[in-house]
Amino acid sequence: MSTPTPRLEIRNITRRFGGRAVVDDVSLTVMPGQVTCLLGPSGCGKSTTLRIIAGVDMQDQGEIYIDGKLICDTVFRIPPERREVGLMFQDFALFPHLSVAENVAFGLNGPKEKKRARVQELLARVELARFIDDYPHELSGGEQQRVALARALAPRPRIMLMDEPFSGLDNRLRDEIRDETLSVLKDEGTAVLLVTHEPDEAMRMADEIALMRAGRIVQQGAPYNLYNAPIDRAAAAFFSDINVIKGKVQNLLTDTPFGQFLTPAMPDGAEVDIIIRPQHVKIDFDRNGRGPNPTPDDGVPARAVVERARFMGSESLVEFRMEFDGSVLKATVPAVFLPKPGTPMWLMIRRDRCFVFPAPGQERAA
Ligand SMILES: Nc1ncnc2c1ncn2[C@@H]1O[C@H](COP(=O)(O)OP(=O)(O)OP(=O)(O)O)[C@@H](O)[C@H]1O
Repeated sequence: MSTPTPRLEIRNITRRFGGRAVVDDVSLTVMPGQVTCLLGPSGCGKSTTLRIIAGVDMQDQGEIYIDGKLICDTVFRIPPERREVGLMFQDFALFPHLSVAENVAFGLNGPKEKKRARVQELLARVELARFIDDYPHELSGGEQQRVALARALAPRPRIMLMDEPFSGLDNRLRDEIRDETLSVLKDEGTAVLLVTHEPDEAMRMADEIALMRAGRIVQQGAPYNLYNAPIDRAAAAFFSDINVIKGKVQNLLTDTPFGQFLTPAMPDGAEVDIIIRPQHVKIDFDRNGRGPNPTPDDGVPARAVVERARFMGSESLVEFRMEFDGSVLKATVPAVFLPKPGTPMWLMIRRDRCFVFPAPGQERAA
C-alpha cells in the first residue's frame, strides 16, 4: 500500500539570524484535512517557520514540498502568491473601505457571477450571509474574524497558515469561533498549520501537535500522546501545573514516600523526578492519624496538611504541605472542596499517570 502524499512537508528547515539558529532543523508534515499545531513558548521560532512556508522569509537550509512538489529550497523558490497558501493572523485587518462581500472576494479571479457565488457560499458557511453588504466597522470582533476566515478560504488554498488567529478575541467568543473555524476548515478539506503558544488551544484544535522549544521540534504526536507521554519534564509542564517528587535510584528502583517506582534504565545514585499532574493526585481523609490502605494503582498514601484551597469554577485546587519533606503538592478536585488550612489529609498518586525523568542536570546519567 502506498503512503498518502502529505499536503505540506517541510524538511530540515533552518533559519539563522545573526548566527543564531532561531529555526533549527525543523521537519514536519501536514496531511490534507488535518490540523497540525506548532506549539511553543514565545520566541521559540514558530512564526518564523510559518513565514518561511508562506514564502515571505527564506530558509538558510531545507526544503518545502506541497503535494509532493518542491516549492522552495535554497536555490529554487516559487513566489508566495503562487503557493496556494492562505494566511490568517491575529491582526487580520479587513479592508475598512470595502464591504464584507468585497473583502471576501478580494483574492478571487474570474467572472463576476462565479466570484459572487463563492462569496455567498462562504458567508453562508460562516453564518454571516446577512452582512454581505455591510462594512467591517459594523461587525463585532468575532464577526470580523469570521469574514477574515471566509476571505482566506475564498481562493480554495491548499494549505491554511494561521498565526495566533484567535488571541485578539475575548475568552467566551474565542471558544465559539475556534470550534466554528475548525468545522469550516474540515468541511473545506484544507490542511492547516496553526501557530499558538496556548496548550489549551492546541489540544482543542489539533489532530497533531508539534511541540517546539528553542528552534527545534522536541516532540510531535496526537494531543493525547503529548499530554500523557511527555518527552521530558518541560514538555509535561507545558500542558499543566505539575508536582515533582524527588528520589534516588537504588537497584533499578526509586523509593519515595508514595511507594517504589521502577527506574530500569538509570544507574544507582541517579536523582530522578517523579512528575504527577494535580488532577491525578487523589486525596483521602485522616482517620485518627491513619490513612487509606495502599492499593496497587494508587500505591502508598502520604500524610499532609492543607496549606490552602481555592475554588476555580468547575474544580477546586488544594495545596498540601507534605509531612515527609515539607514540600508543597497540589491536587485538583472536580467539585467544590475547600478544606480549612491545617486539616490533615492523605495523598496518593495515580501510578499509571506518573512520569519519571532524570532530575535536571542528571539527564546524561540516564
Ligand atoms: N528578522 C529578524 N531578525 C532578527 N531576529 C529575528 C527576526 N525575526 C525573528 N527573530 C528572532 O527569532 C526568534 C524567534 O521569533 P519568532 O517570531 O519566530 O518566535 P515565535 O515562537 O513565533 O514567538 P511569538 O509567539 O512571540 O511570536 C526571536 O528571538 C526573534 O527575536
